[in-house]
Amino acid sequence: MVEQIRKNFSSDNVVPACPAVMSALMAANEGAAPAYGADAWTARLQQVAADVFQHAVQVFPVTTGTAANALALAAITPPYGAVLCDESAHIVQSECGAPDFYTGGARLLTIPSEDGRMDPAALSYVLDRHPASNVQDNLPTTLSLTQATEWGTVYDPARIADLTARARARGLAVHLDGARLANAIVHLGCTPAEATWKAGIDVLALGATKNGAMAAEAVIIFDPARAEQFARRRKRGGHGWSKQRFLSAQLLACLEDDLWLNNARQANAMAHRLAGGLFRHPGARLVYETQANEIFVMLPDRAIAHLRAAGFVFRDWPTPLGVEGTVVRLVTSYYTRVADVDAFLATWRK
Ligand SMILES: Cc1ncc(COP(=O)(O)O)c(C=O)c1O
Ligand SMILES: C[C@@H](O)[C@H](N)C(=O)O
Repeated sequence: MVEQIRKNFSSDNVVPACPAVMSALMAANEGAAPAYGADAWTARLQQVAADVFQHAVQVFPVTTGTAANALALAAITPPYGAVLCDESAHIVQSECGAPDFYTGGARLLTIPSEDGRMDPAALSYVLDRHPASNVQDNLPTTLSLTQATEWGTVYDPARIADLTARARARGLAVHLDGARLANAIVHLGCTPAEATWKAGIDVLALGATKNGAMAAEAVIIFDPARAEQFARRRKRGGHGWSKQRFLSAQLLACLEDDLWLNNARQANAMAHRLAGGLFRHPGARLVYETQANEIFVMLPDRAIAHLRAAGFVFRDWPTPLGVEGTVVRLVTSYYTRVADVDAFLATWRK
């Protein structure tokens, strides 16, 4: 079984929870604790998150990234609203309409991009064509960005600040899908504050599951006005855990002592090693620069078949417009070792 997981590059969703998280869960499993978020771990999580992000925050643990995104969007988007997002956004492509459902029918208005990173000029172009005065149209109320993006690219904070400034100038609130935010922060070498509220983010869906947690994500709200009734919204959506201490214990393990950033550092380093090895092979063509822990690469069909016959697991990926050939996605994680990357590359070279 261990041998198989070491060959699985399909997603950071497939790896085990890291030992520190499992230890934190066992430590939290002692005795009784108040339910529904009134426990000591959830209380401490508020302060730890405020320290990490250097800002007063309200933290609402949930167990899936889809729930975090959909509930966060519902908190800032009315049913008649529109969420402007990249055409590749997870909230559009992989959440089965949860954002539409939880917002009560708001429209996800997609904007094309070359690499998953929204162009500020494109945002302004779309905003100009959906004026607030047109009551026959959904009202643009929300900008949603993903950092790191679904194509494994990373916005620099200046680009995010430009996007959020244009959005806020039109009265939009800003959501960040941070399923792989730690990977972006490590790549940028910036602080969590610079990657979020200082760049104009109002509500963050912070991912931990892909980065070492068993099942824990957090909606982190920087603007208290947008936190009103969120606990009720979460409960109504069926995501209010009775034994919330077990979610908060995972998030505390990740945020305390920079485990989340150290895990992301390992994931990114392994992705860079793998991308570097692939770059040196004439048959491989990297579709995007590898900036986080996901690699999108075009490989010859023969090589793909050879790797899979050797037991390596990875996903074919929808080929970007204008790109000919077969694109695959390779994902590394905190669990990926140098030996795993080198085994992939050695097999590839045969
Ligand atoms: C960019 C992004 N956002 C959100 C999620 C959360 O999805 P899930 O509901 O599967 O936890 C994922 C899942 O891997 C993702 O890749
Ligand atoms: C849905 C799938 O894309 C998942 N979010 C992943 O990154 O593996």
